[in-house]
Amino acid sequence: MDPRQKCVTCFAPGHITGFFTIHDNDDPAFKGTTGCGIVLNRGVTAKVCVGPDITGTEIFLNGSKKQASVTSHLVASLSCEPVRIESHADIPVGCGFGASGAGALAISYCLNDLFSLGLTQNEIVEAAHIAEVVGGGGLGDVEAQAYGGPVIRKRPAPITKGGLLDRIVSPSFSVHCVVLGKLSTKTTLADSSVTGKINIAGKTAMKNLLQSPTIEEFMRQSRSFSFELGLLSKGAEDIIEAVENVGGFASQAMLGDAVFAVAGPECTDTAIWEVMSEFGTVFSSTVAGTD
Ligand SMILES: Nc1ncnc2c1ncn2[C@@H]1O[C@H](COP(=O)(O)OP(=O)(O)OP(=O)(O)O)[C@@H](O)[C@H]1O
Ligand SMILES: CC(C)(CO)[C@@H](O)C(=O)[O-]
Repeated sequence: MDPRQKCVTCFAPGHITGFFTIHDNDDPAFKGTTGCGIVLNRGVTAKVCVGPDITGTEIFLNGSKKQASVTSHLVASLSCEPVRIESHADIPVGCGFGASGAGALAISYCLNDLFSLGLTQNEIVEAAHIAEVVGGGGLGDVEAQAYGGPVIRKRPAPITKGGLLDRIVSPSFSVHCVVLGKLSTKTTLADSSVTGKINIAGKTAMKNLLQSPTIEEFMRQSRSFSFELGLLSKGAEDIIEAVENVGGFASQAMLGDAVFAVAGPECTDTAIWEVMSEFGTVFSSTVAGTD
C-alpha cells in the first residue's frame, strides 16, 4: 500500500422494514417511503481510501468486486477523486436487512470525513438517500438507520426534504432472523400490481400502529401487511406459524425471503431461537430502546 494513501472507516446499522407505503416523486430527493421498521446493532462497515495509487474507483463487498450502482452514484455525487471502497456486511445482503442503505450511509460518512466535505448528519443522509433511490436500493432505510431504534417514518424523504421520524417507545429487545433467499428490491418495486397492494396495506398498517404504538402492534401490523402483499414464500409462512405457536411474533423482512421474530409476554427469546433454528441458521441482533 502506498504510504500516501488516506483511509477512513465507518459503520452504519442494518434495518428491517415491517411495512411501508411508497411516495413517488420525479425528484429522487423527495421520493421515499413511510412505514415502520427496526434498526439493528449489526450492519455494514465501510473503509474508503484515496491516494496516488488509486486511479479508478473500485468497490468490494465482502471481498468480491462489485458494480454496485448505489455506491457508484454516491461516489459520483460526493467525491471528485477515485476511491477504493471495501464494505463488510455482518447482515445478509439482498434479503430485507437494508444492507445497501447501511453501505450507502457508512460510505457517505467516510467520504464526508475523507474529503472534509463539512456535511451535517442530515445532509449525509440526503446524499445516501438519493443514491439509494437512483441506484435502485431502498427508499427509506437510510433515514431510519441514521435515527436508530424502532423507527416510525411518518413523512417520506430525508429530514432535509420534509421527512418526519418518530419512535415506538420500548426498552431494547432482541430480534431473531432466518433467511431463506433473496428478493430484489429493484425488481419487486418495478411491479405495479405489487406496489398497488403495498400502498393500500401500508396505509392501513400505519393507521393501526399509530393508534397503539407498541412493538407487539408493530409485529401484528407487519404480519398482516406481508400476508396482504402475497410475497411470502411457503417456507417463510411455516416459520411465522411455528413462532406464533410458541407465543412469539413474526413477519417477513421487507423486502426479502426472510423472517424476523420477537418474543412476546408468553415466551422467551430462547424459545423463539430454538423453534426458528429448526428451519435454518438463526442470526440475532439487538434493537436499541428509547429508555
Ligand atoms: N454494503 C454494500 N455495499 C455495496 N453494495 C451493496 C451493499 N449492500 C448491498 N449492496 C448491493 O445492493 C444489492 C442488494 O440490494 P437490495 O436493496 O435488494 O438489498 P438489501 O439492501 O440488502 O435489502 P433490502 O433493501 O431489501 O432491505 C446487492 O446486489 C449488492 O450488490
Ligand atoms: C423499500 C424497502 C422496503 C426495501 O428496501 C425499504 O427501503 C423501505 O421501507 O423504504
